[in-house]
Parts: sequence; structure tokens; C-alpha cells
Amino acid sequence: MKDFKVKKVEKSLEKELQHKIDYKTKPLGSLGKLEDIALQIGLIQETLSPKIKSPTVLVFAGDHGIANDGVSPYPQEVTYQMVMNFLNEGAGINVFARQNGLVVKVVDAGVNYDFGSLGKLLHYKVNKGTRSFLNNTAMERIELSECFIKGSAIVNDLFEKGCNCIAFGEMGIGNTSSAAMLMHYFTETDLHDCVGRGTGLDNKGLKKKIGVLEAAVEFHGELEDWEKIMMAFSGFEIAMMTGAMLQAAENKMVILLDGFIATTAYLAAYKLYPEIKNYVIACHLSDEKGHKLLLEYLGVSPLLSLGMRLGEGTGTAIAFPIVNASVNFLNEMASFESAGVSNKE
Ligand SMILES: Cc1cc2ncn([C@H]3O[C@H](COP(=O)(O)O)[C@@H](O)[C@H]3O)c2cc1C
Ligand SMILES: O=C(O)c1cccnc1
Repeated sequence: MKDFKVKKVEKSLEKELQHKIDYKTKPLGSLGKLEDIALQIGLIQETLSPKIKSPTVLVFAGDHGIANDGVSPYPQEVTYQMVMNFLNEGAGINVFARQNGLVVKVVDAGVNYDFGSLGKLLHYKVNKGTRSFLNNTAMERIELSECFIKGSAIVNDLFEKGCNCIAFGEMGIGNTSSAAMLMHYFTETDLHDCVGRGTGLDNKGLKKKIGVLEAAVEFHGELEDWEKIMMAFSGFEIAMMTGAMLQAAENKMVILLDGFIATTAYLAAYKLYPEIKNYVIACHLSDEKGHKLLLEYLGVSPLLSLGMRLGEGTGTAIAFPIVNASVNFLNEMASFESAGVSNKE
């Protein structure tokens, strides 16, 4: 597997940044979380005047063998159909990204469809969907390794073009099942607390999904090795996101985290390089069961909780103005001194 150089942020500017934040024309601490984000981005970029440049949503798409085992109310072909929808700018993520000034790029990480040489799509297909993890490992070791290499290449390409902030989203019918298994195995949380309704299963459907995932646990047994867990349950889009997030952290880019599935990709990255935590902003709390516990496990608190459960990166695009506001107040707000306003005694 590819290695990454993920380092803790350098803290030498922390005092000066905090001073700059504290001496803006406002009561001390009154911008709450915006102050935390301003400090975090200042530390990531090692400057008192951080800037968000070419913010980009990467939507990683991949298909899942498990989708054919009755774990999602929607058929597998929705994955490629949604990819076309993304490219035609008609999906939720396109609307919100357009509204808030983010560019959307769509990655074919492993969709079960031949897109030919379709322009605009980033062609990084590893295979046409994973195998069902009900009675097999989802992917080979070499495929997992390929996901890391490709994820890294995609991020480096953006970085070289001047982007310093990446939002991570995904598309892949059946991927809440993959994500639930990754959470279960990586965090040792009870399976029932990791499995949710995904795209909207009813009670009967949820019961069936839990049964399928229990059977998969029975088949795979105990696994502790990171690679074995990923090979058993990950999707190509999830593993490629993991590699991409690690490259983003190595490049000292800001990482915006979407919902349950993107968070399991981050979980896999965090298990390898816990220092990645310094670069991550959790944008929203998904309504998918498991996400709250997972964010608590990771020790991050989400900016928003709007009852959304869509994926695609939509939570990041909705939260993005908050991130922008944090950087803007740090750069543009007057200080007590510059505005001639009296500070408290
Ligand atoms: C039309 C449509 C658009 C979507 N956009 C994101 N997802 C989301 O739902 C899927 C995961 O849920 P499950 O595990 O239940 O299949 C993923 O593709 C995720 O991104 C969608 C799902 C559908 C149906
Ligand atoms: O939180 C998510 O990412 C999510 C939840 C349900 C369906 N798709 C995505």
C-alpha cells in the first residue's frame, strides 16, 4: 500500500492566530465555532491570513456486489444513472455546489457501466463494481492498492492546479452496507448500531439488511488487519476516497467531510494516520443511523444537523459558507485597534 506523509499541523503560529481572532471587534469568543475553524485553517496553511482556493467537491462513484443481495430499495443501475445526472449538473450536489461556489468533479472509481471516453468524467475505474461481501472479499489487495494510488493522483492533480480545499462525496448503491461493515469492524461497535435505512428502507427492508450483514459477519469472522477489513468490505469509491483524503492531508489541504459513508472512508484513513484529524472539518450530521456514534468515536463535532441523508457531498456544499465565513472574518474584520473601538478593561 502507498505510504503517505501525514504530519500534525505546525503550532508555531497558534498564539498569534489566537491573538488576531481575539482582537477582532467582538466580545471575546463570540464567534464560537467560526473561531475554531479560523484557527484550524490558519494552522493548516501556516499563515495568519488563510485563503480557500478553488474549493472542489470530488464525488467518487462505485458499484457494490452487495447491492444485489437486497440491502437497498434502489437497483444498482442508479449509480451510473446518477453519474450522468452529476455530469448534466442536475443532482442535489450540483445545485448546492453551484449556489455556494464549489466546483464538482465526478470520479468513476468502479461503476458497473462502460462510460467510454465520456468527457468531464474522471476515469479512474478499478473494476466494474466489487464482489458481494456476503460470500467473498469485496476486492483484491491489488485493487485496494490501486484505489490509494488513483485517489492520490486525483488530489495531486487538483493541488497542482491551485486547489487547497477538497470536499468529499460519494455515489454507490449499496454503500451504506459497506460503510456499516467498516464501522463495525474498525470501531467494534455493535453491528445493530452501525446499520441504518440508507436510501429509505422500511422496517421489513431494514430487518432484511441487518440479516444480510449478520450473515456477512458470520462468513468473514473476526478480522483485525486493516487491509483485510478493507478488502472484505470496502467499495472502490470508499477506498479511493481514503487514499485521496490521505494525500490531501499530506498536501496540507482542508478536508471537508460529508455524511456517513464519507466518514467511514475517513475512519479508514484515521486508523492508518490519526494525524489526519488536524485537516478535517466534519460538515454535517447525517440522519443515517451510525453517523452520530461514528463522529463521537472520531472525536469530531459536525457543523450542521439538518436531518439530511443524501450523500454526494451535499452536506459539505451546504456547510461551505460557514467555512468561508470563518476565513473571511479572520481576514476582513476590523480589530479593536484598527477600528478605534474600546476593548474591555
Ligand atoms: C436517486 C439516488 C440519488 C442518490 N444520491 C446519493 N445517494 C446515496 O444513496 C446510496 C446509499 O444508500 P443505499 O445503501 O441504501 O443504497 C449512495 O449512492 C449514496 O450516495 C442516492 C441514492 C439514490 C437512490
Ligand atoms: O450519510 C450519508 O452519507 C448517506 C446516508 C444515506 C444514504 N446515502 C448517504
